[in-house]
Amino acid sequence: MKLLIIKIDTSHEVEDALGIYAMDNLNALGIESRQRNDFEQAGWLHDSTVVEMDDIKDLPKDTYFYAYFDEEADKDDLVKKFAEKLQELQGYGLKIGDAKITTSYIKDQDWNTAWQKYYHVIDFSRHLAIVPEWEDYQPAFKDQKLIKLDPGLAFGTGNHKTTQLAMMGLERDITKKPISVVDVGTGSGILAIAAAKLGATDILATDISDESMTATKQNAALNQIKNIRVQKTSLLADVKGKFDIIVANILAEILLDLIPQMDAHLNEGGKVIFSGIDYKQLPKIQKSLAENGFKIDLTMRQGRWIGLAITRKDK
Ligand SMILES: C[S@@+](CC[C@H](N)C(=O)[O-])C[C@H]1O[C@@H](n2cnc3c(N)ncnc32)[C@H](O)[C@@H]1O
Repeated sequence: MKLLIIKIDTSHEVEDALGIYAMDNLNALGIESRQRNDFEQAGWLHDSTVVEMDDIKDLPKDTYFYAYFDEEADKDDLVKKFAEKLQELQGYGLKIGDAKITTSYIKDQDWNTAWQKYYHVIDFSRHLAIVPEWEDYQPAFKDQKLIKLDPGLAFGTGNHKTTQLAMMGLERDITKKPISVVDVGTGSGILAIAAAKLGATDILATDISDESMTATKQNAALNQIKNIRVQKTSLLADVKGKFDIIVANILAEILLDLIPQMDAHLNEGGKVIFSGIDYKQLPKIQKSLAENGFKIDLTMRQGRWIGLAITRKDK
């Protein structure tokens, strides 16, 4: 199988928004970015080596954003949609750089290994580190838990700010055992696995994508976790049972559909963690939560992205 690559010469200010748009609206199979800043910092982050920027091939002025699609995807339509999205983001006052869009095709296999060089250990917190399957890592603390991960073609390497906000929420909210969790839109399974590592006892990971189901099963096995079940379904309408925690890192428009389904799937005293909300969408989410009997206990923010810790309103 071949893959269509759309490459955009752009600015880091729009990288996150392009990524979510590509995955959630255009059904991209994968995304990655190459930032000048990463190369400039590489030397002093690791061993103080001075990096000769002139020696680096294909160095972006600021950021190259790449999105990968099935070879059958409509190339011209995708280019048009990305161009429109860039204009929209510029309208919000964000820098979009040269905004030059180019396309090419590569073999699927090449891509699977090519992107691995940009993906490294994330020493996330006192409790968790995310470790790509092909890397070795010694925990920084004796009881730091490792999430071994090969995201494959699913979203969720741990690099994305929205994933990290949701993980912070899980660390905050998993405080007692036994605890059951449903991870809505699990992607690579990263949040389901984080929940298991933090002590959740019964976990359901759901997504609408086949790639996600495959990646989640593989990643659960890689981490020797047996208490994650998977279900291919949209949101919670067809999910059975109630949970102590609902976690969802999905775009705000989709969270708005999830909110009315939550009460029926949340145990007494249950908690909800949201991420993936662009700060401009927050008022809509706040309104819908309030209308559906929920309140926000904690608001977290990373750049444009908002994460929320939510409970039922007091009676
Ligand atoms: C931003 S990714 C999050 C992946 C992972 N949970 C993380 O935090 O890195 C959103 C995921 O939600 C899935 N998704 C989108 N719409 C959905 C829906 N209606 N029901 C369930 N999953 C959905 C996508 O396929 C994608 O895997």
